Amino acid sequence: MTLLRLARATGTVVPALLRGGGVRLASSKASGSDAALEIVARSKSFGGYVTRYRHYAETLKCDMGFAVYTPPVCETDPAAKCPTMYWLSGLTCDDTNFITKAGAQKYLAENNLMVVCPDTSPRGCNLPGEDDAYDFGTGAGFYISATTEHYKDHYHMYEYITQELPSFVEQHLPALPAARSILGHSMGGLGALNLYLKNPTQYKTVSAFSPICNPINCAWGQKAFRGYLGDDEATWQAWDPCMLLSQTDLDALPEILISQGLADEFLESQLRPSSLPKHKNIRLEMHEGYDHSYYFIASFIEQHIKHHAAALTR
Ligand SMILES: N[C@@H](CCC(=O)N[C@@H](CSC=O)C(=O)NCC(=O)O)C(=O)O
Repeated sequence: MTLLRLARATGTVVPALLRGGGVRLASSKASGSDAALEIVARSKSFGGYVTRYRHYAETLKCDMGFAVYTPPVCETDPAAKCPTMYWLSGLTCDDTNFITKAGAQKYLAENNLMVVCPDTSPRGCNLPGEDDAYDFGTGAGFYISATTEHYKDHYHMYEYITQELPSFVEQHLPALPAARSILGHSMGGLGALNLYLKNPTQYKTVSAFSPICNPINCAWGQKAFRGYLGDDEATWQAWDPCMLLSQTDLDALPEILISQGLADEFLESQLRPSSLPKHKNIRLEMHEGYDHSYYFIASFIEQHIKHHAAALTR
């Protein structure tokens, strides 16, 4: 039994223990944003806590894990609430890749920022074809809202990330409600750009590492969109950052930071940053020698966190 469940079951809630990981135990109701929040694992890091949580996601109709870093201020000041970055990972990832590989905790601690790292797809739904490939189904939710027969009941990562998860986080964890930003890698970079461009008032800023920039014109995107949205390619355009940017007043955009490695094995075949519009507010930085891995992300995460901190604490 987890600490939180144990505390609830026995009625022995110890505020100092619950503060570790930033949990604000609000309720034991069983539905919506009041649903149970289970602590799976927790470790101290740079004075704050990395915590893995598990909850039931109404929008996805399954249990989901997510990882959070809460900075030291959440330990020293029980009333503290922090701005929150939402990190979206790429194909084959779950909620653990960023928090274990990116080396972000030091910079999050220095900037008093939380990060929330959701999983990349619904899990364990046993849908046809869901586990057949690394680039579709489990681990490959593409942060969209599926409409096809097999996937429409569960694959709603768009609603989960933009609505259910932040409501849940802001109810249970020390997250400042009107201070969210979003970033991600590869499929998650695509998700971050799409979610920001579709909800520009919900996020203070956006950035991406090696995003899939033009999914309607690459194999990863076409496969996912056909499976989740169907054969009508016109419906795919609503989930393509290049198409969304073509309908956006670029002069009114805050600066979007995009980092891309020049030795990335997927650069031309899948990512295609050259398809992005050229504009001063789309800051595309190409880095010699870096590949598609988390070694690249770890090398530039400080810059991205400073980009987010500037917008979130303005
Ligand atoms: N065939 C490869 C592809 C998987 C891969 O490279 N995944 C990337 C994201 S790719 C775009 O969304 C990733 O982040 N992997 C996890 C990691 O920790 O590096 C394969 O299956 O390896």
